[in-house]
Amino acid sequence: MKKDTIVLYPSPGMGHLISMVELGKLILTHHPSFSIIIFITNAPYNTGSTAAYINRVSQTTPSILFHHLPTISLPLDSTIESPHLETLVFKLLHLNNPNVHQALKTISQSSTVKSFIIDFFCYSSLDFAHNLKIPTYYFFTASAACLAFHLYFPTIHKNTTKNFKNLQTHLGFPGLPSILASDMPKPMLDRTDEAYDEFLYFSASIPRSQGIIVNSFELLEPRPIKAISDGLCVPNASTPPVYYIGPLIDSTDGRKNGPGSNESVCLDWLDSQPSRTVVFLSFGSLGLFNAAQLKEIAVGLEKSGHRFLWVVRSPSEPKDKTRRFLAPPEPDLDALLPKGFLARTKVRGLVVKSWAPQVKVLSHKSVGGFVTHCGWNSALEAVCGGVPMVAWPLYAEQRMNKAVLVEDMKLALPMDESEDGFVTASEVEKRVKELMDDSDDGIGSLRKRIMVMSEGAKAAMSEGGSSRRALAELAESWKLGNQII
Ligand SMILES: O=c1ccn([C@@H]2O[C@H](COP(=O)(O)OP(=O)(O)O[C@H]3O[C@H](CO)[C@@H](O)[C@H](O)[C@H]3O)[C@@H](O)[C@H]2O)c(=O)[nH]1
Repeated sequence: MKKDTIVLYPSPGMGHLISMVELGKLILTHHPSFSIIIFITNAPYNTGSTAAYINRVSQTTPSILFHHLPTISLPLDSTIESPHLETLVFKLLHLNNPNVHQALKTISQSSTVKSFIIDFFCYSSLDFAHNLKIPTYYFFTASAACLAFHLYFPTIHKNTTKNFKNLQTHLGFPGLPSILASDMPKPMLDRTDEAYDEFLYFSASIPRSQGIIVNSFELLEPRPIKAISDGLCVPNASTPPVYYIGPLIDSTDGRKNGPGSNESVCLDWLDSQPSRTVVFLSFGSLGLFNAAQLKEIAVGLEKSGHRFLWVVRSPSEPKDKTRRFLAPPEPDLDALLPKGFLARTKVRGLVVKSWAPQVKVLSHKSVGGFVTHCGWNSALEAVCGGVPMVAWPLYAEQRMNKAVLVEDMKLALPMDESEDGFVTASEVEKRVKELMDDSDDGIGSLRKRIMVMSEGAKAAMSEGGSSRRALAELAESWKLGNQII
């Protein structure tokens, strides 16, 4: 008899890979009759240290099979017209289609592919998977709020002919706080950009999927979840079933998945700090600042007087267009940070180069606050660790996440920036002080709310919890052999 198999197809970036791998582990743990195959695409751009991560998972979870697709040639200057990494990602994944098609056909000869689960960047594989009669689901690595945004985006697109970057208005999306048009994901601000069309096609394709699996949980996002289930986000068609199965955060043991990883350096240092006194600053797998902004953060941190653990990367160097999507070199901290900063803050601060073991840091008892770029994995990791945040969005959908985290969920304080995006040292100092001050009215109530969410996350993932029930429902539909929509 053929083995029942679930094939997962992530986009190559770290922020999209980790939760997809966790989804595979979750399915195996609770429904071990399935086998799991994960397609891996080699990318010519910076994916945030995924190779070492994949090695680590292969060693610790051999039951998950990684299927490495043939390497595709994609010159980095092929997106010279569009400044966005997202354009390159879509291009790569379109070129991948023949390989993916072939791999699915080959796997189908020896297994029954019960479900093909794709990242949103892989939307162009939806149609040929349908033709192969394989039920195809989206795995949404971002929030339910972001899903509501994408489901409704084709409607917003139809209602205006203007470029969103020129609109000084707030836009109404069902289930979301009002979003300033210019706070939409950057590649979606300009209708003439290739990436705009790609996001529009993706958004329009979601209702054609068999279902949507979301890395979130009911208690965290009741408003967008209700708007989606009431059908408000897809006004003229039906919304496929949505399964909120999260929070899925990295559970790989003893991982060393970054350049140098810094695992024991960070954790040993945190062990020696008092409870909840350290503010952690980390900006996702790809976040970069320019040299002036790095210095300004350092000044603000020093003036705050608080203990800190800060992940610093080399500044972005946008001059050479073909290098802008590559990983930056290791930073030279002495040259980048203000003169004498490292020596002066040595007793209460730790600066690490490029990467920290973030999940472990956020679950460490010494960490009391998190300055984050608002990537969804980072937000979920903070929720699970019960760590309140300061929201400092940098790229992708992070400005929207900031609005949701600050205004709707009330789990984060805003980091205010000037019009050109620069954040002053005094703003950094003020927000770090606010975050680390434990009064009962301000940050105290924010801290209480995030502790409630942290407990809620555990409950959702435990026996009988909302996320476990959603996963069981999904697995049951695979076992019964669902009809292709
Ligand atoms: O020093 C570091 C930096 C990052 N991470 C991990 O890397 C992941 C980063 O994910 P995320 O916080 O979501 O940020 P991005 O890497 O920027 O993720 C992309 O994908 C997310 C999910 O779709 C989106 O929400 C983001 O906006 C998008 O940029 C997290 O698991 C972090 O724990 C580390 O372990 N150490």
